[in-house]
Amino acid sequence: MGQDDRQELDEERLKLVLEAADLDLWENDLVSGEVTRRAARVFGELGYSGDETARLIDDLFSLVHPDDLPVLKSALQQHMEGVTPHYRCEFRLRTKTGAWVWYANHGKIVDSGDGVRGRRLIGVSFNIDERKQSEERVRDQQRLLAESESRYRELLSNLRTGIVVHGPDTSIAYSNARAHELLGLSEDEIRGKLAPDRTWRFVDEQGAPLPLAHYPVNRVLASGQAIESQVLGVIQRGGAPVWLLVSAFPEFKGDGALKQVVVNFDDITPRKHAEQEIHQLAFYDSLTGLPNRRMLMDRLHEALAASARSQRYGAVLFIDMDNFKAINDVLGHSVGDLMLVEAAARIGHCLREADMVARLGGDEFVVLVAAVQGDAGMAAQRIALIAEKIRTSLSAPYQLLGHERHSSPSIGVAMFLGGGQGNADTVIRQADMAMYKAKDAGRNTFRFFSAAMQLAVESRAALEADLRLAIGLGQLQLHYQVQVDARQNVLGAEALVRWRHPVRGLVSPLQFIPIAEESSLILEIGNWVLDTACAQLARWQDKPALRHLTLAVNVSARQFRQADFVDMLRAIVERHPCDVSRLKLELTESMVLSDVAEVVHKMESLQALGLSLSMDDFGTGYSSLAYLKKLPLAQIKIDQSFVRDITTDAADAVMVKTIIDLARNFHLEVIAEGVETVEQLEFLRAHGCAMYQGFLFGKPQPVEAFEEQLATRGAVVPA
Ligand SMILES: Nc1nc2c(ncn2[C@@H]2O[C@H](COP(=O)(O)O[C@H]3[C@@H](O)[C@H](n4cnc5c(=O)[nH]c(N)nc54)O[C@@H]3COP(=O)(O)O)[C@@H](O)[C@H]2O)c(=O)[nH]1
Repeated sequence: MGQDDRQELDEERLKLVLEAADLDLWENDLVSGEVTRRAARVFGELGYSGDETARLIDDLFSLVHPDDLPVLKSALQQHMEGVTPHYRCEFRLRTKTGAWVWYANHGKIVDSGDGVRGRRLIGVSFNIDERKQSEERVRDQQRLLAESESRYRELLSNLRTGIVVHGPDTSIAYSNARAHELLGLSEDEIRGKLAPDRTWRFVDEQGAPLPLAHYPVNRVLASGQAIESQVLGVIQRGGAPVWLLVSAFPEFKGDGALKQVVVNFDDITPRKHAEQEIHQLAFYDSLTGLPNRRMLMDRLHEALAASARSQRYGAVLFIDMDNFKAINDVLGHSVGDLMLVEAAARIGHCLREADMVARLGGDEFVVLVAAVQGDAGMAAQRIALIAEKIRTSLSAPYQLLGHERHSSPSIGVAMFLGGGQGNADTVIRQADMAMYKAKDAGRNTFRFFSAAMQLAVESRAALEADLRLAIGLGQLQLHYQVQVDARQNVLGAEALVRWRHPVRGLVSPLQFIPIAEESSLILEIGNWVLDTACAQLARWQDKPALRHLTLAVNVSARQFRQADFVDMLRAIVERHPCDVSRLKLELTESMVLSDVAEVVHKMESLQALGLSLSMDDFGTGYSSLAYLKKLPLAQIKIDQSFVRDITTDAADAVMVKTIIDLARNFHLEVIAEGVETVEQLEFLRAHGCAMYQGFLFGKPQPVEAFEEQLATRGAVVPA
């Protein structure tokens, strides 16, 4: 085989190899710059004809994508300069239709056959478009993945929910920004930590440390189940708990093994605080912070049940501060409040942790002593010691706003052993009654409840039940007691209610008015009295001999405090057209000592109806001249307790004279009640009191008897 034949064979072999490998061979003469072998296949793939290839071959760079051209030139240059052993480059070429197709060139400078070193650049081109496109697709997917991950992370870090992801060993693999905020720790302090090593601690809803086994992640690990809505508090660096509502769920791998536990939690601190506030308001007294009646009753029910089980005695101590009303009225409510706060603290210091003290309102406290050891006698002795301790403590002087104040308690004690339904109320009632016994015994002491007291309570309850029916059954009636002037001319009467009970007989208002005042019955009774009195005035209006009579009517504090009292009275006087100026309402001092401005406004509204106002029982309350000046009164009534001993007790005499002078100076009428003797009358007349009421002139009597008395009466003593 000749040289040419061998060359042809070599060429044929090379072609086969190139075709099999999808390669296109090219060759450039670097000296002449001539393309000595074209990559004809590449041009064919790009869609150029042979002629077009011939034209383009001298300007190959014009086919290269402008972005790839610098890369290509640099690769060439580096190889030419011997920096790289091979020339390798990837670039895009423009097809005839203007599209771009990726190619790779691998080449090398070789010596020419004629011995000129570095004369030729030989290389292959091959289509890498498919690879490039798949790389592009991968890159796109990676970019999309990265974008979605960053969006996801951003979402997690902006979430208002804290998220912590634990590995199966409880180590923390991920936590978002909100989790760091709520746990009060940085990411570094959290990441990788196992449950027992953590610097933060959880507490349960009651604020007690949460056992490790109850941590959400541990509960999920133990059960393999999700947990929902666990409320717990996290203590941030020893501060107040941040309250969290926590849910946690496990995630499993394809083979069923646990992959991770995701714990998420929301801050419910504001809700928890609101709940605590509601709880505080519902179960605690706002002034002293002590438990209130509701909480006391809950605890008392529990104590009764516990006592039934253990057969141990317990006790309720009902404490009422003596003369507290006077302190409040005279020194003001702020001083009264300070005293109550101080009293609450003192009682607390006298008790064991297991006992409790509650404030029922006003100056009433109740102590619950549970599970006292010993038999009845011994338990009573122990409870007596507690009562005495409290009494001594509350009787010590109080330093209030820089002044020393004094008070003392009256304490009623009711013991219990076990208890059925409704017993809590009974025990409290018994202690309350015993407290009244302590008051009756001179105050600043304590008394135990006894069976006799129980009887009294029951009969009082029966009386109240009967009283409820009294109006409907027409058992109430008004009696009239005459009021006269210095010449014993009849000026009018005071209307006084009577209860004629079919079995009990005539029940004194001294007996039933206080009961009515404690319940709301006084409102119904008071309205009935006013209505009946005005009806009577209207009837006297029609009788010339009686139309001048005035009629005084007692108004109780509760009645007067009704918001619609004035409207109600207006309706009554409209229902019974009468000369309203003949109607006189008797108020008491206690009614006018608080909220003076409001009281004055109400009194003026009543006056505007045309009636007049009298201050009953004057001198027995905490009268203040300042108040007296402000009140729109027409009259003051000297209490019968001063009149009784007016001729024998110098102090009472001075008191009565002072009241008469006071009335004169304030241009008020003054009437003395309880005048029973001529001596009393003489004294009053001599000192300028010109109006009287008392048995000396007539007892309260039914209207018929009263009218008859008026028709027949003469002066009791010469005028
Ligand atoms: N809210 C209302 N209270 C009322 C009403 N009716 C009566 N009452 C109050 O009940 C208390 C007892 O009243 P009563 O038993 O009727 O006693 C009155 C008189 O009978 C009594 N009095 C009058 N003169 C004398 C006397 O010379 N000696 C003497 N021992 N007692 C006498 O005084 C009572 C009148 O008191 P007062 O009202 O303060 O003028 C009593 O507090 C009544 O107020 C009612 O309808 N509503």
